[in-house]
Amino acid sequence: MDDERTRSLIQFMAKEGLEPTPEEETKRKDVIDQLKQIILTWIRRVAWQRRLPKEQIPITSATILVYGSYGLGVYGSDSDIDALCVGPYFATMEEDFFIVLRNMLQSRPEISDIQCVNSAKVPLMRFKFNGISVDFPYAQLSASSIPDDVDLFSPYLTVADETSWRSLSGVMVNKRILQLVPHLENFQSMLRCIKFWARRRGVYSHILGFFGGVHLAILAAHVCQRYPNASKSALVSIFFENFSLWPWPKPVILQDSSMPFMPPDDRSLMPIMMPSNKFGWCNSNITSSTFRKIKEELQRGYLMTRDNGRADFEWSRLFEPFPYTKMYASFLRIFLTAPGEDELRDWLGWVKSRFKSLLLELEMVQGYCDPNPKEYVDDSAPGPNVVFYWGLSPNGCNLTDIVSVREDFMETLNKDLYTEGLSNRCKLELSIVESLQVPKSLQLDSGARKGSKACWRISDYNQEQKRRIYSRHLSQYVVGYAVPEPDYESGEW
Ligand SMILES: Nc1ncnc2c1ncn2[C@@H]1O[C@H](COP(=O)(O)OP(=O)(O)OP(=O)(O)O)[C@@H](O)[C@H]1O
Ligand SMILES: [Mg+2]
Ligand SMILES: [Mg+2]
Repeated sequence: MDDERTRSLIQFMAKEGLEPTPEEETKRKDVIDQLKQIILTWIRRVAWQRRLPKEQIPITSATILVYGSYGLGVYGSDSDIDALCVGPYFATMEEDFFIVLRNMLQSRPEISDIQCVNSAKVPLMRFKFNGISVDFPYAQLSASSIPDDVDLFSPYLTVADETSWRSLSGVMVNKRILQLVPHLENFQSMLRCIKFWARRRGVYSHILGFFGGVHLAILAAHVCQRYPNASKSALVSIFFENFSLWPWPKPVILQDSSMPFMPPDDRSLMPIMMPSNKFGWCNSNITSSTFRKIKEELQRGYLMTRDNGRADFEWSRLFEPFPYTKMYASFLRIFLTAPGEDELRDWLGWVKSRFKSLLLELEMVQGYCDPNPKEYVDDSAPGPNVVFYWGLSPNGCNLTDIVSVREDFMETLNKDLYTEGLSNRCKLELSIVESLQVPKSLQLDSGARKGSKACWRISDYNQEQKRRIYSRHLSQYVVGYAVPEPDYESGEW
């Protein structure tokens, strides 16, 4: 029976295209290879500018280390590439990475939509390389040259600063997970399934208080560690059993001898600890509503998979899209619009980074809210737009509540001086719609645009605010241009 279920699971995964095709793999590998070339040119340019001895310039190097779902080998067609740029002691983040390298990347035809998230806990650049999203943080080591096989676990590794440590943590956590799981292929296959399930059921979005990739990777690794001999299908069933019966807020901690004792995380409803020493707890935006939805979905998964002998079992039922319009009579419609696509992307990034406060407010007003992470486009509305539909509890808010919820949320959005300009040009409307009023063109399980992540984007319309940045080391040398940054904290980590 177990073999049969595993066979049908593998068939199902193939049918849904959960494994990348060889072309997709090659495309991503090319991105990494080309990025490596770019950063080699960059680091030599910086070495020259820093007046390093002539003979040292050709032998200095920087490298790229992949992590996230790409590093774990579980990426799907809509996953980004998470690539950490690791540079030597003389290449700084503020000047050489965010200005010199950004300008170099900007001049490449393959690269578009460059965004800088400078003030997040893990500062990063984000861009599209041949259409694939790349998250690109930076870590500075004390070495003069960084080989491709740099050993991040070496006791001799010295890191320039705390931010570099945080940036390295993603790679180290990934590497540790890969070391800790007993059967890599089974882990990867199970994690792909769980991520697909979470996306389909509307519980995959770190920013909206659901799971992010790292949370699911650790939960999957936890199951794999305890059941090293379980089949692929059994691992999926055990995942649901284990975590629907889990006595939250008991923390999920991998068996890892290098892990120090950590005081319990009493801030999160679902504490999940990262492996490897010193990285602590996974960040989470979970709220009481999203906690409830996650638990309900885990319970559903458990009920559907627990009976191994059920003849009428079909994997497709487990992965059915969450039927929002059947589940909720009314929705909060969040309508965002901007004069152009570029501004819409910035506006969307900014609003999304503040979504948690909207969610908390709605919970206060009406108890429960299910923030569907999908983004829709209303073709009948004029201008570029993005629409969200969040499920509301039956005794939902009335119109007056919505007016005050909007006012409070706009105040949150306007807290930053720089974005005030943005919110003058862009619009946000909140309204309550009945499920029957949801237009046909916006049927809730189709027509969604691919989710984009919250970020701040430096785009062409603020070119006029650019200022020259001179090198700290050669005062006459312009290293590039920068634009003013909002007081932005990425909602991601
Ligand atoms: N909340 C978080 N807490 C700690 N680390 C995080 C968090 N979110 C992201 N990271 C780090 O960034 C990496 C990449 O995150 P990302 O959001 O791209 O997810 P992912 O696992 O790559 O899944 P996806 O396929 O959706 O891209 C994670 O593997 C983790 O190292
Ligand atoms: Mg990723
Ligand atoms: Mg990412």
